[in-house]
Amino acid sequence: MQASGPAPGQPSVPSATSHAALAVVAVMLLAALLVHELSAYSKRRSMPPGPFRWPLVGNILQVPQVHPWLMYSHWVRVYGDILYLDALGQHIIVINSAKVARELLDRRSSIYSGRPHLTMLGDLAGYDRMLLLQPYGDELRQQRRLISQTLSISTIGQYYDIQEAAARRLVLGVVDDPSSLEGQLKTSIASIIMLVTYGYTVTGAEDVFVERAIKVMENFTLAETPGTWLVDMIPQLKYLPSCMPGSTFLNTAKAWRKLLYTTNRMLYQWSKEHSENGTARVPNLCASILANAEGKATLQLEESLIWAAFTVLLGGLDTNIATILSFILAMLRFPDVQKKAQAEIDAVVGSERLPQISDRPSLPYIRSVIAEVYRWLPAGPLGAPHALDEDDVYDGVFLPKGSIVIPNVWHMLHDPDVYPEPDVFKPERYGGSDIEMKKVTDIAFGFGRRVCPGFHFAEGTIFSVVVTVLATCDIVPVVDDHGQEIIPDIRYPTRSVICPEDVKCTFRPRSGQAQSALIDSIASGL
Ligand code: HEM
Repeated sequence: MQASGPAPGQPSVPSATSHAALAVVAVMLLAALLVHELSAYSKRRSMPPGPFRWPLVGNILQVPQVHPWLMYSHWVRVYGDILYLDALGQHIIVINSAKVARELLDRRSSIYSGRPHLTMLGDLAGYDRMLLLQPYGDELRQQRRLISQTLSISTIGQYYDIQEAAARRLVLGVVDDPSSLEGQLKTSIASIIMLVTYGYTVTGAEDVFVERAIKVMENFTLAETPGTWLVDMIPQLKYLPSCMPGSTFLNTAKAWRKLLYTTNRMLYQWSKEHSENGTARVPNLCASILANAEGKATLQLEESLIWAAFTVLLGGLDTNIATILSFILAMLRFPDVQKKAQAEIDAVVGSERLPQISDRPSLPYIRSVIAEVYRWLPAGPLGAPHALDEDDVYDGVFLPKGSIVIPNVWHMLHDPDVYPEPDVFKPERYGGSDIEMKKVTDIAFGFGRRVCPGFHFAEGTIFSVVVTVLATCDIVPVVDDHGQEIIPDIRYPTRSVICPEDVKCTFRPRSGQAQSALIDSIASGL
């Protein structure tokens, strides 16, 4: 048999058959490329509308840096309820209506429950172990289970006395020293959460655990601020040797990580030891979980508990502080609402005793005031971003896997078609209906499988502060050197949790009896 192919020493001459084969392969490759491009093009075309995308950089220059929720709300008129932005190739989907948020984040929560990956905050500063930043998966479910065992609606009542006592101490403290409002509020909220989570009693404004926790919170805020860290745009920078010029962010992140890891372990260890020897307040979250494990807690369970407990602390601090300052701001700017709220408390609770959290069902106007605070200045105007884990199609538009999905809570709660005169603080808009109020909390506390697990706990804290201050004091503006009242403006920095700035006021006791009731209650340890 004769061997095929060229004779030795002769150049290879392609036959007609191999020419044809090459041509077929080339055509197939071209066709595949064309199909890929066409499909990518048609996907791009069918993505949600949004501002014009520039080649390479996309919308990076248009992504608003200051109060982005306002610009997203403005864009609703142009692009509608769902809008698309491309930030250097990162898909961003902004949801501007409760209806779309319900459909995607609630009903399709099996694919919309991830969190975006943040290099500075997560990989470098170490916050990625916290429940808040966990991707959707087993560890997230485990940590959420640990929290809900202790802070569910059926167990939360065991902490009411802590919340009421802290509210009374806070109000009396501000009566004594109005300039200390913000500092006292931080200490007060931290003391509630630390007792409930670790059984730890805060010793005062200079408490070492409170100082550390607040520092960890501040570092979190700095690390997560969009546009601050180049490494979030170019993640490879995290591999820079730390001696290189321009790598100071690596040392910053290292210091933040150390503070985070030492603080959460110190608190956990304190709780474990002192709950065992009877010197911590029980029940508390850590002690209850360890007691349930009956001495067989695995290292993995303890690790999850360390992070879950610490997320409760960080998740509750800023959000509660911001909400209470927003309430005070509203009372200063809308004094008629304050009077009406006080009249309801006087009629229902009277002046013979201090109000309690158990009075909540009988105080619909107070419940409406609180719902209106959540709506008027939502602590998280953009909620927390979700990440989309699979390609999806909604209402004919294509939503690509890996998108960051931002619920524009601000617009959902300020849409004039849903809430006429949205900037006016008007608890009457709910007509006393808890169903209407729930429409607000269903948005302000997040969506789907990532909904805030601290909702019932927060409700108790906020209610006890609001009802205690209104029952016992008038919230009045401070006056300037000419005796003119200073009504604070509505100002807050751009953050994921927005806290109004410069809320200065006085808590003026409504009667000597009210002030004495506060003093007596604190003296008797109630
Ligand atoms: C007024 C007070 C509060 C507000 C407005 C608030 C709001 C929110 C929002 C909007 C989210 C994001 C939900 C989402 O991803 O869709 C969230 C998550 C979270 N909140 Fe709250 N929260 C408050 C208080 C608390 C408290 C007191 C705790 C303590 C238990 C807490 C713990 C958490 C945790 C652990 C998460 C992360 C959930 C997850 O990623 O799966 N929050 N909160």
